[in-house]
Amino acid sequence: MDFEKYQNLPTIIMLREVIRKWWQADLTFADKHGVVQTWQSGEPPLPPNDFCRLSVLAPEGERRCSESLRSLQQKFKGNKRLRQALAQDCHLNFTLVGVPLYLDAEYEGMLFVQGLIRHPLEDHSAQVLKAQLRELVPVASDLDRALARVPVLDAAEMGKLSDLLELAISEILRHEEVTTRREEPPAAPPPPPTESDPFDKLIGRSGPMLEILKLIEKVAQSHSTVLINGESGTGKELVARALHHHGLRRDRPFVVQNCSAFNDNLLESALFGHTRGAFTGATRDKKGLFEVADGGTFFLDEVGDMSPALQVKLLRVLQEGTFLPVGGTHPKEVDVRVIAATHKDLGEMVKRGEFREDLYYRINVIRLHLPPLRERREDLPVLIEHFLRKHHREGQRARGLEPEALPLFSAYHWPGNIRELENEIERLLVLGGDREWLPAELISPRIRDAVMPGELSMSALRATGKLPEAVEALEREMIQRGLARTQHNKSRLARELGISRSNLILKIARYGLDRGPDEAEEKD
Ligand SMILES: Nc1ncnc2c1ncn2[C@@H]1O[C@H](COP(=O)(O)OP(=O)(O)OP(=O)(O)O)[C@@H](O)[C@H]1O
Repeated sequence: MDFEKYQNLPTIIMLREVIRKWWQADLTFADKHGVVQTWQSGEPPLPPNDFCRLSVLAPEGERRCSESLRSLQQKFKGNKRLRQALAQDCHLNFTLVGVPLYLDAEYEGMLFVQGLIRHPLEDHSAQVLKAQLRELVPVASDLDRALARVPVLDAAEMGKLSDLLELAISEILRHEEVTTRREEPPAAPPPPPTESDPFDKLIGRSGPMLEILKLIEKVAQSHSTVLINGESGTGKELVARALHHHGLRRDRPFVVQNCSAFNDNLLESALFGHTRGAFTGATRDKKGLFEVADGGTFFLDEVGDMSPALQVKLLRVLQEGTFLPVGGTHPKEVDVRVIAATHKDLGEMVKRGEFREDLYYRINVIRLHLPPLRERREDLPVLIEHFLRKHHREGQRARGLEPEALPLFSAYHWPGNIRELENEIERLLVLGGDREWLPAELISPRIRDAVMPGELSMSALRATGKLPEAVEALEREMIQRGLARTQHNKSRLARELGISRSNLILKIARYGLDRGPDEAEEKD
């Protein structure tokens, strides 16, 4: 079975990206023997979340993780008719979802995503989970933070994920069918995803954003270290990916590690690896992420949270390209481009003695500042359009926001920046059902309350413009909200609004607020 050929199928590349973006999880393949296959990086995929990463640091954790995978495979092997996605819990009670791959009725392995939870954990379950992890990795700390990052998928999202996995399998089968029919060697693999892929696109037309795009083009080709500064959700990781995909290392790994996710010991071991016997439970040598990233790019997020001891080690990698694994005596060599990011002011930290000055100057070779969304509101319309397209589902009619919605978005201060905007648009698309234009009333109460305290009427947004249009907009708004409030009880709403029922029905039709032919008639 030629896994390499499948991993380069455009749909598989796209699905990997979608799963990573939506749920911060990795689409992975295990062959029929349960061996997890490598992606283009030449390395096994990284465990999906910080919690799993911590767990596999311990040999026992790694063994149990493989055991959980094998157990799902046994279910597929035991029932050849089972072709759809199946979920099961792993040793840490995370959910693992897999779909089997059969070629010519032969079981070839499974595509899977692991490290998910189905409901936000209650206190007790969280305590149990943390205790389980501490049993495996006694030095583990900061577990609350790691736990907060574990992706939670409700039933609807689990369904969506299963659909995507099944789609990936059908894509592989379709590819097999076409290549066998043609009886010719498979086409050359397409290039790896670039920043021009729909799910990896940097959008923006504002002055600051155009400057950043220009700078990315310029610096992508160099090997210099880059420091990206900006609030959470402003696109630091996306910019780092764009630098990597545009640069000379695009065919090599892109590795990400958040420095605030682990305590010092674990971060050191994750970054630099450890040797056998370095600490209790280290029964064999383990590669660190710097080695995994060799030849490629390493995105070190929240670099301002690194301890002084690790800052020294990082400086050595940057200056000499060498490091010592935990417990090691022989330095290892790597060639890695480091892109560091932080929301902190490292210059101020240097002044306070919290960040090494020499390291600061070493990583601050090229600096990119990503301004918060509230300082580049001109980008809102294009970003909204981009996210509407990105999260649009097949068969959905949504074409855009109703005109009243944009002023609310423009007035909001966006503390969560582009991530918050993206989540909001995705939410609107889900709530909008089969509406063509998404109304302002569906916008999250959080945003509406911040912008229109106490539910000010829409007229507040229309201080200028033609009076008849403003009156119409208000009338439409009142009827729309009234219909939602009374669950489409037109007699009651007509009474509340002080107009006749027939007049209300005419206005509903005029504004296109009908629920359609199957609309249930209301009781009074
Ligand atoms: N200019 C942009 N165009 C399109 N999407 C964007 C842009 N900037 C950010 N995004 C999207 O917003 C989300 C957050 O971006 P990203 O993770 O890169 O931010 P970040 O600054 O690294 O956040 P954090 O510091 O919290 O890790 C992602 O889904 C990303 O794709």
